[in-house]
Formats: sequence, structure tokens, C-alpha cells
Amino acid sequence: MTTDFALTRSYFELPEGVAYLDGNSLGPLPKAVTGTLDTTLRKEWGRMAIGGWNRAGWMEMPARLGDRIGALIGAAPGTVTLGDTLSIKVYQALSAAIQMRPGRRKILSDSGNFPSDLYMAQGLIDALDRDLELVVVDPEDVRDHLSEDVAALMLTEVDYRTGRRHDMAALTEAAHADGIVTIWDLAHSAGALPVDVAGCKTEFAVGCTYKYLNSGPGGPAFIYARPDIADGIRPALAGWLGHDAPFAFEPDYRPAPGIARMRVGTPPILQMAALDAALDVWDEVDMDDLRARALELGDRLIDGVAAACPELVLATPRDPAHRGSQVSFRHPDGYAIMQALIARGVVGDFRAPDILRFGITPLYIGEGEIDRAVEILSDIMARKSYDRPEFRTRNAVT
Ligand SMILES: Cc1ncc(COP(=O)(O)O)c(C=O)c1O
Ligand SMILES: Nc1c(O)cccc1C(=O)C[C@H](N)C(=O)O
Repeated sequence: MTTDFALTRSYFELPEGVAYLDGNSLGPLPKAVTGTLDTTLRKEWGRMAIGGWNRAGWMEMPARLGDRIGALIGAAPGTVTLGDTLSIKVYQALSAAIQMRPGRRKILSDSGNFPSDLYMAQGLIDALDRDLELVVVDPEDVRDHLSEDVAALMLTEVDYRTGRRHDMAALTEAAHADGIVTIWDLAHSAGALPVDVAGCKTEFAVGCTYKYLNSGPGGPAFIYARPDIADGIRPALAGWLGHDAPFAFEPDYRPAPGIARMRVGTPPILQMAALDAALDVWDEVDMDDLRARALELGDRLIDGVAAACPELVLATPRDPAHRGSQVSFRHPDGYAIMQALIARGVVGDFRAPDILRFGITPLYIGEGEIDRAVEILSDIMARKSYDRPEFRTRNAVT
């Protein structure tokens, strides 16, 4: 299949007059979502009310959509489920992983991981009566810290700030050689680049759907467990919908077979309906085409900024093999520069302390957006027009 990116772009409702380079934080609205939500609201919730759980297939949505996401990350049908937020899914995977290695004392992660993942590990350790320590090392040093002391290696494949990409297959293999259980956070990978969770044999993978998969703010997270270990997992969050027979209302917990035990409570049906519609675009996308196009557009941004704004320092690896689908630059006035850009219709975002981030999402952006970003950025830098009090006032959500 050859992907028609002009066609995929026509499927999105993009903010008027804006170059939207923030799909790595929140994907834009796929046009199909509006109609699907209208159907879910009026025809399902409105007409069926409680009957929707049976008649509209609401209860099966986590498994059905899990299979659709599985197809995008190299996971077999029946190995992915959906629900909750990514932070919760990290907690579940990590707790299951350390239970698999009872004698080991360390959880290994890196300083490029998203803070919530590290906080979840800290919270889990505090909650357990077990001698466990979270060890956070520089991303380049992860491999050197693998040892038989480590129970779990928990990493995010693509660094949310710099866009640096770990070699997921090689690190997983190296970790397994020491008997370490691996957990990969694919928040910045799923829908951004080819992923092969089954091929790399990781025990767990988790991710969110509101970035490159465009499910909308608060869309459900996903979790994958390797099928040969799934039936041995003792869920830390033993919710009723992860029970083998939820409607038997038994007093004691018995986990459902396989990945279904990682469900917790009631699925967010409206968000899942939005995700269902958002996923349709992938039927027409070849992930290798997407990756090639994203790298091409990323190079265009990197080269354009290098030529026009040399004071912005590239934070993303130049080598395509070592980067995800975003391009980041450093500047001490990064926050103000990003606000000035946004004011002129180029939407990226800022991550403390000094990172300007731009998401490269070929489903709906092309050369036009990249060139516009470079042109406006170079004008802002040349005139120092970011140096105004209104651009230095911090928003609550940045
Ligand atoms: C890599 C990564 N992990 C975890 C999270 C937290 O996700 P959530 O807010 O859905 O719990 C995010 C984004 O917020 C993220 O980028
Ligand atoms: N989940 C977010 C939210 O609820 C509000 C604002 C931003 C986000 C994000 O997704 C942040 C994102 N994980 C990041 O890479 O920085």
C-alpha cells in the first residue's frame, strides 16, 4: 500500500490558520469522531440507556479496540486491553513485573523517562513491604546498569523532551540476558513509528491514545502483556471488570484469563467511541511510509532551523535511527519563543527547562507547515519579538 497523505489530512479538523505541530501532546480531531460520538450519544446511550452495555457492545470495547491498537504495535489479537490513564497502566505493569522477580532489589529507569512513570515507581515502592529501589540513570548508561539485581527495566522508547529513541529490541534482549522483565512506555511511539512488541519479546508495553492515535483529551491508555506470561500475572489493581466473572459478584477476586485481568473498572465509552473512529484512518496508512515521511519532514525542520536560527540548539539526535517523531531545540528563552510562535499560529510546545518541541505527524502536516514554522521562527528570533512580558507569563498547562 502507498499512503496518500493528502487524503489522510482531509480526515482531520485542523484549527483554522494554524500549523499544528503539537500532535505529540494532543492529536487533533478526526472528522469522523463527531458523527460516531453523535451515534453513541443519541442512538446508544439515548435510546438504549443501560441496554447499551449488551446491545451496543460497550463491554467488549476494551478488547476490540485493544486488537485495533495491537495491529499498530505488533501485538497479536487478544494481547492488548484498554482503559484508565497511562500512569495507571504503568503502575499495573510495573507491579506485575516486580512480582515476577521476587528476589531482586532494583527497578531500573532513565532520566529521560516521563516523570509520572518515575512517580508511579516511587509510589509503588512505598506501598510495598519489600526492599526495592528505583535506580534512574542517564539514557546512554542504561545498558551498563543491567544486572541480575534488577527486577524490572522500565523505559519510554522515545524521550518526551528530546525525541531521542532507545533501541527497544536491543535493550530488551540485553535485559532478558540478565533475567530482567521489561516494560516499554510507547506514549511517543504508538502511531508515530513502526513498533514490534511481540518481535522484541518484551513482557509489557503501555501507551496512551491521545497523542499520535488522536483519541482526544483524556482518551484511554493501553496495556500489552506477552501472552505466555499473561495468565501468571497477579494484578495489583484487582478491579471487578478484571475478574473472571464480574457479574457473578463473588466476594473474592479471581483474575480473568490473559490480558483481560488488566482491566480495572467501567470503561469510558464516549472516549472509546472517539478512539474507535480515530483509528479508522490507520486502515489506509502504511507505517513504513509514515515513518519515512516523518523523517523527511523532521529533516526539513532541522535543516531549516539550522540555516535560519543558529542560536537554537538541536536537542534531537540527527541520526534518524535514534529519534522518534518529534524535533526539539534548546534555548534559554524557550518558553517565550514558543508563546510568540503560538501567537503567530505555529503550535508546538515547551518542556522545562529549555526545550521547544515540535511534533511531526504526517497524517495531517506537510512541507507547508514545516516551512511556515521555520519562516516565523526565524522572524521571531531575528527581531527578538519573543522578548515581551506577555510571552513570559506562564500558563497553568504549558
Ligand atoms: C511517556 C509518558 N508516560 C506517561 C504519561 C502520563 O500519561 P497519563 O496522563 O495518561 O497518565 C505521559 C503523558 O502525559 C507520557 O508522555
Ligand atoms: N496528558 C496531558 C494533559 O492531560 C495535559 C497537557 C499535556 C499532556 C501530555 O500528554 C503531556 C505529554 N505526555 C508530554 O509528552 O509532555
